[in-house]
Amino acid sequence: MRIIITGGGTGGHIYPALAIAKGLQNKIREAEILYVGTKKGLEAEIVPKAGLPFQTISVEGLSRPFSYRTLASVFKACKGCWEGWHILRAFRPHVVIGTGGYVCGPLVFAAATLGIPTLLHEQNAVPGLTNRILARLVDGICVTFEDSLKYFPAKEKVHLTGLPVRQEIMGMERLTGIKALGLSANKTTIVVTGGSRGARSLNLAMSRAYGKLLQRDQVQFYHITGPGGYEEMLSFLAQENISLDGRENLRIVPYLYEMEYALAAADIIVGRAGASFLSEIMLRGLPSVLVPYPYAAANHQEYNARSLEKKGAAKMVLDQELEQGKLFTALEEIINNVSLRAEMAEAAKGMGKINALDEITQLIVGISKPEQR
Ligand SMILES: CC(=O)N[C@H]1[C@@H](OP(=O)(O)OP(=O)(O)OC[C@H]2O[C@@H](n3ccc(=O)[nH]c3=O)[C@H](O)[C@@H]2O)O[C@H](CO)[C@@H](O)[C@@H]1O
Repeated sequence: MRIIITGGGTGGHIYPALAIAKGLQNKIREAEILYVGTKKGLEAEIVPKAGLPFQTISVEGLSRPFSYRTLASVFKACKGCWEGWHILRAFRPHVVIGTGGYVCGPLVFAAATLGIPTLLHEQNAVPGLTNRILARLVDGICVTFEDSLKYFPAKEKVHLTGLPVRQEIMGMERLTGIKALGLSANKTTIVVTGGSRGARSLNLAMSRAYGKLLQRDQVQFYHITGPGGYEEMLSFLAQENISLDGRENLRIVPYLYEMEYALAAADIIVGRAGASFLSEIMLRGLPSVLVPYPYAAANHQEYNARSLEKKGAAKMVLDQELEQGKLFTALEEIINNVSLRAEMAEAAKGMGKINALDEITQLIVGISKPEQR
């Protein structure tokens, strides 16, 4: 069975796609998978590393308000459809799966017009524009949050599956992660991450909090700055007179490809509220302080974070509250109060949807055209 998977731009669209790819490879022995993305998206780095064949089409977001750049992006989308059509003709997939991001638009559109079965996965509580438009054409839509059901009127093709998480994240032992990252097994480990692109305001707020936090003997931090924020983080720390030389309780890295190590090692998370990441910390049962990205489309990260906060799985601090030191206060409370931490961990675990991948792969097999397999 030949399958095209497309989705990209940021890790939040790519990692669910990779989880689905792995799930299909495990379920269907003769599965032949091609990943289609863009040259500029993070997928161009991540997907080849994951060992999947990768091809690209040209596409970018529609620039708004309307200007000559909007016309240029419409032209690019048409070119993307044309390139997508060529890939579809050459690969002849039995099914095309889109996990969001601009790249999905032309490819899923071209597949649907050629009569190839198509399925979308929506990660966020408030769906993105591309998926809302494509929803009319596709054969199935899988959603992560119950809240997003209302945005898709064709109820018969919408399925509340949850978000598929990479297998390696689910099963790893804490000690394996601790050893791989060179951390101490006896300390409370706090992993800080601003999502696949990093978060400047979170880096800045943490650099200001580290002065006090690092005085504690029993905690250690593994801080992922995001690829573009690493150098700046070093200068933030220098401004606070925090040196990394010989320091074992604070590790700063730009990006971690093997996120499973950090999630296994972590006792507490400080992060943004991207849907993929939240699904990962729920499945691992990790208490967290979440700082939603305030400019995400339709403010969806705040809705994502609130859903965990409501259940007692996370504490939420708004980006505009960072200046007031609220992040430090929330984190201190979780570090100090071990029973609160355990309750939060339990609540997070209760929210994880462990069968998401299974349900999605079953749906994919169901909609693919059996006579063509
Ligand atoms: C700014 C913005 O609009 N972000 C969106 C984007 O977030 P983003 O791409 O940041 O996605 P998430 O925060 O949901 O997930 C990040 C993913 O990258 C992985 N990771 C991260 C850092 C690292 O060093 N290594 C690594 O592997 C995480 O394990 C996770 O799988 O897509 C998500 C899913 O559609 C949305 O919910 C987010 O709102």
